[in-house]
Amino acid sequence: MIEQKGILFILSGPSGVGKGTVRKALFEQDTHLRYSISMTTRNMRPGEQDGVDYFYKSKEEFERLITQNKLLEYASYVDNYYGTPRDYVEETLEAGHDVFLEIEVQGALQVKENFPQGVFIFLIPPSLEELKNRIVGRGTETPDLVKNRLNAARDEIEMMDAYDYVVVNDQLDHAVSKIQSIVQGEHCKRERVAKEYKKALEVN
Ligand SMILES: Nc1ncnc2c1ncn2[C@@H]1O[C@H](COP(=O)(O)OP(=O)(O)OP(=O)(O)O)[C@@H](O)[C@H]1O
Ligand SMILES: Nc1nc2c(ncn2[C@@H]2O[C@H](COP(=O)(O)O)[C@@H](O)[C@H]2O)c(=O)[nH]1
Repeated sequence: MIEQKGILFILSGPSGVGKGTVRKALFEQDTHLRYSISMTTRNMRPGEQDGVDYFYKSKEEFERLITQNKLLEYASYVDNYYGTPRDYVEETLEAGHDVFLEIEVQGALQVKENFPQGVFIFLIPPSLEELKNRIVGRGTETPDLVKNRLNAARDEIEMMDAYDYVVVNDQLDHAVSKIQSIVQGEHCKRERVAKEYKKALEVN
């Protein structure tokens, strides 16, 4: 288990449920969280920026990062690689900042092995029909890719028991305030506060 000074928050949920939308709204309210920008081999969507939405890599570059142990976790999801840069997360936590990951389920399970003290949040849609409406409505995937993502969604939703919290993304502002409450609540957990408090008492 890796000791951490900041808190690691992990948000997962099926493609199209609204993870990115919720995370962006959360970050507008909560400026102390640090977002870990992932790496991916998928093509950039219109409007996305390298270094903002993702670090876009070729398959060869990504596989080199895997062999160099530069990724905290990675997964192959619907024919592309996605992964979390290890150095950014470990250094940011070590500096005492909270880090927020937005990743799919296979990757979250890998993170749990090394960071069992992380806070794992699963976002679910109000219904599978609404999930389909959201992915189709976003207009970023071909019909075949929509189908593949919806197939993956069924397996992903079955994994929600591995998470500490489950939040329904029905109305956006409700989902955001629930996640905001989880973040704030984690800061008040006895073991975290006591650890910091005892450290301060030792110094004084
Ligand atoms: N609460 C909500 N109500 C209605 N629509 C929503 C809600 N949250 C998100 N959406 C819409 O659903 C679509 C998918 O959202 P978003 O891209 O944030 O999903 P995601 O989970 O990050 O997807 P992916 O995993 O594929 O990146 C977007 O068009 C977004 O505007
Ligand atoms: N295991 C990881 N999954 C990640 C990471 N970054 C994003 N994701 C997830 O991939 C799917 C597809 O994303 P999209 O941008 O192509 O729609 C989605 O569930 C993301 O949350 C990562 O670093 N590791």
